[in-house]
Amino acid sequence: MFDQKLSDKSLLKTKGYINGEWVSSDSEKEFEVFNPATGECIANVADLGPVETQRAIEAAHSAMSEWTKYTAKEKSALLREWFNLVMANQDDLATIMTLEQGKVFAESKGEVAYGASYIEWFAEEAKRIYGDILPSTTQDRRSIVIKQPIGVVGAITPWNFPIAMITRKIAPALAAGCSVVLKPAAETPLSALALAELAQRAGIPKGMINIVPGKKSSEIGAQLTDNPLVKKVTFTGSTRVGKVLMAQSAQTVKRTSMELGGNAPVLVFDDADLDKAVQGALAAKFRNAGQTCICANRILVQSGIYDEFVSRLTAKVEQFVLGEGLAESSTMGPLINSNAVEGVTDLVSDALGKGAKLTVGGQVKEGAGFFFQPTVIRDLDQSMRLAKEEVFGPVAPIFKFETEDEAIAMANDTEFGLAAYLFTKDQSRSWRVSERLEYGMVGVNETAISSEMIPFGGVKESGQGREGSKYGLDDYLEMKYICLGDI
Ligand SMILES: NC(=O)c1ccc[n+]([C@@H]2O[C@H](COP(=O)([O-])OP(=O)(O)OC[C@H]3O[C@@H](n4cnc5c(N)ncnc54)[C@H](O)[C@@H]3O)[C@@H](O)[C@H]2O)c1
Ligand SMILES: O=C[C@H](O)CS(=O)(=O)O
Repeated sequence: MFDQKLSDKSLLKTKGYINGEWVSSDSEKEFEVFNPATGECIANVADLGPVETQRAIEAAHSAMSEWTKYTAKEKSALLREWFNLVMANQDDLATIMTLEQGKVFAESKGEVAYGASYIEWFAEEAKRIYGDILPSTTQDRRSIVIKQPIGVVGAITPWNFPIAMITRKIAPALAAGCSVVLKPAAETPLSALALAELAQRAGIPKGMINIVPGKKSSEIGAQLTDNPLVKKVTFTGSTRVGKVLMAQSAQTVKRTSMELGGNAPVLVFDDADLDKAVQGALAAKFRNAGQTCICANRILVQSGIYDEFVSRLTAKVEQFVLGEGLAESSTMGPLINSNAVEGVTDLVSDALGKGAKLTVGGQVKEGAGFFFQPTVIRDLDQSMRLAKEEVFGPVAPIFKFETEDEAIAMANDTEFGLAAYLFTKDQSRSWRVSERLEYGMVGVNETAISSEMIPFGGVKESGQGREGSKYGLDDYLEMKYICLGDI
């Protein structure tokens, strides 16, 4: 068992976490968790289903009455202690993450700190939930607004950021006063369960956090969307699944927040600082082996610098070292599974079959695990699938444009609207283009745009709502107007 690699072996949890108890599935069934770098099974985890999920929802509902007795300061202190414990166990959490998700250890450590920053941020925001006193229409009335927790939250998260996508939901929910039932991705349940263990150690009361690992995603999800005790569904994942969950949630008019798919363009203009643009595109494209929602999915380069940009990016990409994430020499890990490798291979084949040219990579790495070579493709056109589809892999397609208007039209020609980036030294252009890009987040001469302090989210079919920042609590609060008469 890989717990030999952990300093604290008790962080390796393989049962569900309901009402403060570690539980097996009713059927005693388990599912396998694999190391994507080797294809080997690293753990067997309890395979919970809709019945266990219903029990978790009922426990979450009961726990809220207890949590409302805690003052904002008491909630804040408990969240802060959870943050402290996550950071104190950063290496073990990163080891667990690398083994179940594949990202290189340095990226896993970074994600643990990033995920912890949401807990820290909302420990502080918990003390800043304010109401309003409004002007009254008559002398004998007073109009006030108070903010109250929306209620039990159903949360479903993806495998690509097994800690940060979870704390980005649970931390604001707890700060707002809501309890949570979370279904993590079946590929990466161990990180979620370790987080729950540390939350329990921090003193967060039983029933406030419930983790339901299971392979029966649609059945667990249906319980979360259909059960009237659940007042909000928050989802991070593909747009396809997000639409299913929004439709299911409509039956009980649940509030939803959706962090969905992306198709981020990077616009590089002739006047850009080329080294900064190459470095920014490299980081945005190849972080987590290209498996992030805000990855540079299309790189659009103005014709005057196109060949030089391709040459410089190719030289950087040739330096990646593919390998198992715990190996110090590795700078890029595998994709999550064989389906992901197949999907990336198909996208590359489509482009090459229609006339695009490889400058580096383009092949599956032979041997164990699910590795795809870091790849750069040039001379693409809009007929190719890479112009429209989210790659979710280490492939950098570089398109050419002539004018600013053409670049903006290409960038906006997608149903997605999560993140976009542009590189130019022209301040007027940076304003003009940022305002015309149909995206929730825009990086100007910068692609490392994420933090706990910014409103993360998209428009169009990339989702609704924002996570993090001073806006992040809104998705977990209801506003109540109280009219005080007979004053
Ligand atoms: N916007 C963001 O912040 C963000 C962050 C990370 C990933 N993503 C997106 O997620 C996608 C990749 O992640 P993925 O492959 O895990 O996505 P996915 O939609 O396949 O799965 C996400 C989660 O939903 C669950 N799920 C799948 N079908 C379900 C159903 N019918 N009912 C209930 N739950 C169901 C999965 O088990 C998993 O836990 C990409 O499109 C990526 O852009 C977006
Ligand atoms: O994959 C989606 C993540 O939200 C990206 S980030 O780590 O928040 O930038």
